Amino acid sequence: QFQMIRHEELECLESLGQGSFTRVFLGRKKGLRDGEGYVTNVLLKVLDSNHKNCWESFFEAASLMSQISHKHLIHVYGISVHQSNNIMVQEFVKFGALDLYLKRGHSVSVSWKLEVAKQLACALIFLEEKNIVHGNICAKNLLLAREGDQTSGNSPFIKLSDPGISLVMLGQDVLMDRIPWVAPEVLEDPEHLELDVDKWSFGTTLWEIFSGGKVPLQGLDLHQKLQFYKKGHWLPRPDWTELADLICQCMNYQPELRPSCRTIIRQLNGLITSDYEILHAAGTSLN
Ligand SMILES: Nc1cnc(-c2cc(N)nc3[nH]ccc23)cn1
Repeated sequence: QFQMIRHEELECLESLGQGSFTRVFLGRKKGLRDGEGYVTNVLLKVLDSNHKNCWESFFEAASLMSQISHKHLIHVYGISVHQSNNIMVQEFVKFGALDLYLKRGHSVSVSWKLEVAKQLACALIFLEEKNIVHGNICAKNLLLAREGDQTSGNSPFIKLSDPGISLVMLGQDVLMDRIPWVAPEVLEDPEHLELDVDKWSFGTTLWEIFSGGKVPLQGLDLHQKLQFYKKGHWLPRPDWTELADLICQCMNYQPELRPSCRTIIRQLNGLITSDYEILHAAGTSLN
């Protein structure tokens, strides 16, 4: 269910960061296309050697992404197993993770943010139609393939990364650390993941996109994060009421009350046309 890649075809370059039980590197993949040798930039996702017991889940994520293809989902070339290394080979997305991009203080417009949100919602509709739970929707897993800019006016383009090690395999501590991205019901029963868990995370990701890459609940320890859910708290509301309402609807503690993906897209389209966009745009050009 996925391509096996020989390690001779791969070259590992600098480290780019880490995920849950994985590290990511920039790499090169050699290949042949109609007799022509060529080299592609790739992202190498390496499973930590002390989490080898997760290799099935690691490759399950690779297999999942290999079997579905959508313009807003990351392309997985395949996997490479060599000596003690389990490596997932993914397309390299030029501008990297959205959370870091926003943290770096790129000033992006409201319509830029809404476009990114809409593209993520499209990816979720696609997964929902295939009854696939992603389980790890967050700004860190949104990769920016095209910056889009104010001058040429072309819009940004994002790709949703693979879910990584399944929530089921992660310890309770890792799950708690993923508050407020992980849906509350997952902490009760990580075995039964429903599509609704992705809607909750969509709400958190929407909050990230409109909060300039701020980390929600930063500085809270695991106990305090758990209390946040126990007390049914919500994230600080953005000052745009319609947006805040959409985030709260997605982050409904009752999974069945969260909006369908289609409703989410409709509400996002409503936000795009709402007068706030004009007012806010005026605001940004004034300050
Ligand atoms: N599938 C992926 C995933 N991450 C990247 C990436 C690109 C970049 N310029 N800086 C980075 N820093 C960390 C990750 C990353 C690329 N492709």
